[in-house]
Amino acid sequence: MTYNKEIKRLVIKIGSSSLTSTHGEISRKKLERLVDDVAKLKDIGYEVLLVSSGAVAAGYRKLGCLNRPTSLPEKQAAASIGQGLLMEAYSELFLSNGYVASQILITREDFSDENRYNNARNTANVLLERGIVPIFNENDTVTVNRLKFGDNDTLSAKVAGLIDADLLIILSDIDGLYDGDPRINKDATLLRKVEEITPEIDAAAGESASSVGTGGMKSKIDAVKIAMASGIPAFLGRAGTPNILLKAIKKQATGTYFQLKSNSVNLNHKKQWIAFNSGPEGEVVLSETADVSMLGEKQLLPSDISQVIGEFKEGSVVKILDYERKRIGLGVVNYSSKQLKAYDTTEDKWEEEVVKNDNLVCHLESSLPVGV
Ligand SMILES: Nc1ncnc2c1ncn2[C@@H]1O[C@H](COP(=O)(O)OP(=O)(O)O)[C@@H](O)[C@H]1O
Ligand SMILES: N[C@@H](CCC(=O)OP(=O)(O)O)C(=O)O
Repeated sequence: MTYNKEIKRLVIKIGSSSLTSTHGEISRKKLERLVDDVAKLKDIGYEVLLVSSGAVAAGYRKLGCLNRPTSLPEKQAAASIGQGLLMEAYSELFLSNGYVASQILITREDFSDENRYNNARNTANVLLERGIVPIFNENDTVTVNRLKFGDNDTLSAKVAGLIDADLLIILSDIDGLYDGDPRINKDATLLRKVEEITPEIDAAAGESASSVGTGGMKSKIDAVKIAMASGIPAFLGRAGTPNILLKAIKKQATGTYFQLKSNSVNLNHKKQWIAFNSGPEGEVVLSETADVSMLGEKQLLPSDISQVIGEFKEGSVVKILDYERKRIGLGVVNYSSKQLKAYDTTEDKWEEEVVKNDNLVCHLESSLPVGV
C-alpha cells in the first residue's frame, strides 16, 4: 500500500498529551524521542515542518498552578513561560542531531489577511528549502478567545495546505481513530482506512478532549477534512511508537490512514484561503429562481441576489446562502454591499458576475469545516 504521490514534504502535528508526563509537565524524554524520529527523516532527505503544542503544559507549573489552568489569562501567562522553554528544548535536541529548528508563532488574524497568509508560506518555504525544521504554534499569549485557532489540529492542516505538504501526520496519545470514544466504549475498534468523513465518522469523534489536550478527536477529524480538501492525505497514530513517522510514510504503521479518492476536492491556495482562513464580512442570499445547482458553473449575476446582509467592500469574502438561508458557498465579491443593495432588478442589467468562479468555494455545507 503506497500513497498516490511521492512523499517529500511533511507536516507533523504533536499534541500536548504526547509531550507531557503523567503530571502534565513537558516530558524531555518524549520530546527527545520525537526529535530523534524527525532527525531520521531529515537524514534521508524529507522536509519536515512541526506543529507543536505544549506551551501551556510547559509553563503552568512555573506560573504556580498545580493543574493546567482553564482561565484564558492564566493559560496565556503559562504559554508565555512555556513557549520559550519548549523551543529551548527543541533547539537543543535538534542541534544535537545536526539540525536547526525555528519558531513561527501565528494567530488566526495572520491567516485571515491574505498577504500575511501568503507571506507565511514564503517564510516557511525558505526555511524548509534550507534544511531547517520550522516549528509552528499558535501565538497563545496574544490571542483572544474569539480569534483563536483554539487547537493545533486544524492549524496543522491549514499549514499543510499552505506549504503544499504531501502528507499530514497527527500524533496523539491514541493509536488512531476508533469507531467510538475508547474511554467510554471499551469495544470500540480502530479504523485503519478512511476515504471519506461521513456523518458516522464525525459522530465517532465526539466532542471531548483529554485533560491536557485541547481539541480532542473532533478537532483532529476537522483537521483531516481540511487536509483532504486541500489534496493532502493524513495519518493519525500514537506518538512515541518506535519509528512511527517512517512507518507512516511507508504505510506500515498502526493507525488510521485518511486516503484521498480520485474524485475528491482539491482546493488551490486561493480557495483554501477563502474556505478556511478568510473571515466573511457579510452575506448574499440567492433568489428563489437562481439555480443553486449551477453555482460555480454558471455566472452568479447581481440579478440572482435577493438580499444583501451586512456591509462589505468590493473584494471582501462573503457567505452565499440559498433562499432558505442555507450556506452554499463562500466567495470574493466584485461589488460592495452598497452597490448590490442599490441594484434595481427591473432597470439594471449589470453583466459583471458577483463572484468569479476562481474566487468561489461551493457547497461548504456538505462536509468542510470552515474556520470562520
Ligand atoms: N473515536 C475516537 N477515537 C480515538 N480517540 C478518541 C475518540 N473519541 C474521543 N477520543 C479521545 O481523544 C483523545 C485525543 O485527543 P487530545 O487529548 O486532544 O489529544 P492531543 O493532545 O494529541 O491533541 C484520545 O486520547 C481519546 O481519548
Ligand atoms: N497552543 C497550545 C495548545 C493547543 C492545542 O491544540 O493543544 P492539543 O490539543 O494538545 O494539540 C499550547 O501550545 O499549549
